[in-house]
Amino acid sequence: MVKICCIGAGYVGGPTMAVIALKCPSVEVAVVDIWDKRIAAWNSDQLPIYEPGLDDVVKQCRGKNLFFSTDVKKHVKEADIVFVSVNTPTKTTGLGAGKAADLTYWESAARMIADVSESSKVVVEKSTVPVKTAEAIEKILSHNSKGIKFQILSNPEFLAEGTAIQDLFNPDRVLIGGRETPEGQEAIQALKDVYAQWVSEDRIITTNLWSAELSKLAANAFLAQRISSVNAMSALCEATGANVSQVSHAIGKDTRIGPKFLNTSVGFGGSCFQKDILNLVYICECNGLPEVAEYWRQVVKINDYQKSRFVNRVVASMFNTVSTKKIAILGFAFKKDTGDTRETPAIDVCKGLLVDKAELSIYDPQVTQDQIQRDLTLRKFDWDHPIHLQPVNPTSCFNVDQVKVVRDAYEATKGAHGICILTEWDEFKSLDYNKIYENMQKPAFIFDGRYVIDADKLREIGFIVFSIGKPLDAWLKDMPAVV
Ligand SMILES: NC(=O)C1=CN([C@@H]2O[C@H](COP(=O)(O)OP(=O)(O)OC[C@H]3O[C@@H](n4cnc5c(N)ncnc54)[C@H](O)[C@@H]3O)[C@@H](O)[C@H]2O)C=CC1
Ligand SMILES: O=C(O)[C@H]1O[C@H](OP(=O)(O)OP(=O)(O)OC[C@H]2O[C@@H](n3ccc(=O)[nH]c3=O)[C@H](O)[C@@H]2O)[C@H](O)[C@@H](O)[C@@H]1O
Repeated sequence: MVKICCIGAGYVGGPTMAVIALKCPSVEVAVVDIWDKRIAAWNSDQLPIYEPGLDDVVKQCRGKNLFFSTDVKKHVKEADIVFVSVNTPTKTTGLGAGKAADLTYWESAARMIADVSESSKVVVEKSTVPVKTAEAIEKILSHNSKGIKFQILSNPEFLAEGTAIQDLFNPDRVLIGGRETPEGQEAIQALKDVYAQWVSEDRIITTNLWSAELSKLAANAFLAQRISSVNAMSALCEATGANVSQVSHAIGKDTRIGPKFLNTSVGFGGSCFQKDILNLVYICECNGLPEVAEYWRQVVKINDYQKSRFVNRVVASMFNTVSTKKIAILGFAFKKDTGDTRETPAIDVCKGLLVDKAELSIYDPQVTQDQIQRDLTLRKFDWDHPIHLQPVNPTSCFNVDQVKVVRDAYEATKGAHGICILTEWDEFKSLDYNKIYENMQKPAFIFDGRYVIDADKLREIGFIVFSIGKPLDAWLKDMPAVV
């Protein structure tokens, strides 16, 4: 029986391994982590991450050929294939701070593999890493004194949160990069055999190591670039009276452009787009390519611009101040169908409003009060360190009394001057906006950062509506977009 061990039981390690276990009953899969509470949650009825369909997959295999454990060394030692799916956040200090990937967790995992292994293994980079990381990992692994041979593969993950199970069941492609030696090709074949249990051959792409590593960074950069492009257009639409949805629809009909990833928003979030682009920028700079670095940096700059543009709209519309005004924040996760808040645009929008002394009443169906409070006090880039490794930041940009986390949208909006919709949860589409309007201060404002509401209907009710990239209300027309 082939034994697989995955180091890192997070958003990628957990779902990916659960699906491998489900699709390959003859493979034994152990997912290991140093974070004991997370492993305990994987072994309970309350899984540590919210992902549609995940419970079902885990229930079918856990205890049969899928195991979650904190005994990292034992499972690594026994495995034939070791996936490494630890976090690779942006460095917060030292060389490359604010851009380069922090490979501390990866390096410590590699050293541990070298220390405990007693037999040859295939080591798979599942985490997103800078191009050429495999070279460094090879050096660490080959410095064991036991003569054990390791083959490194790059097998980046392309799942998106909220649709992870669907993406894993039916991936657009599986990418495997390896050394172009007979041993490297043998390792590629061993991993191919695993995926081939449910993914058709034509969707399994094999490349050299560096192409696979770079393709992952490139894919995220291209996806994020589309969002920044459409968000840049949204600003121009507001200035000219064009409607960004109509523009997206019109350009997306061109088969060379395609319709996906053209939804304008308050900004992209998530643990990876910004991190991976900044990492790409750093790699370009290190390779003496400042123009290329600047090109990609602009994608992040537009994203920051979109978030601050949104905050400025809110403040400018509400008579240039939100001081002591109650603002309801509907949605805090970085997208619907996940409880993940890493790099969610809600953090920057909330911080912007708090600096202007707003009083926030926040509701998200999947994010806990603890998580929201922690996110609003964290320093930038510390968000991607697992909670048990997060540094504590004693200074905060707001007073705790300014933020309340509540249990539903009606409570959040009661007595509020304005509403900001920051995540596109389906339930926000079917709220009773007549009731909400009655219970708000007047004039009642709504700022839709996600195209959740029917703006015309809400205007009929009496709301002053701002919907990103859409023709502006008469009220908003003369307000400056950026204060
Ligand atoms: N979140 C996502 O949707 C996607 C993430 N990725 C990439 O996958 C990697 C992992 O991402 P996530 O799963 O979101 O991270 P995560 O933070 O949810 O999980 C990483 C886990 O690794 C554990 N860990 C760290 N060092 C360890 C060690 N030495 N031994 C054992 N466990 C250790 C941490 O405790 C944590 O539970 C990152 O490189 C990310 O860029 C790639 C595609 C999608
Ligand atoms: O490397 C990763 O971590 C993953 O990053 C993204 O997945 P994810 O961040 O989970 O979710 P997306 O659906 O890509 O959304 C990212 C952000 O962009 C925003 N978005 C997305 C699409 C769009 O048209 N407009 C838009 O603003 C979303 O609301 C969200 O805030 C990629 O889609 C995955 O392929 C990749 O594996």
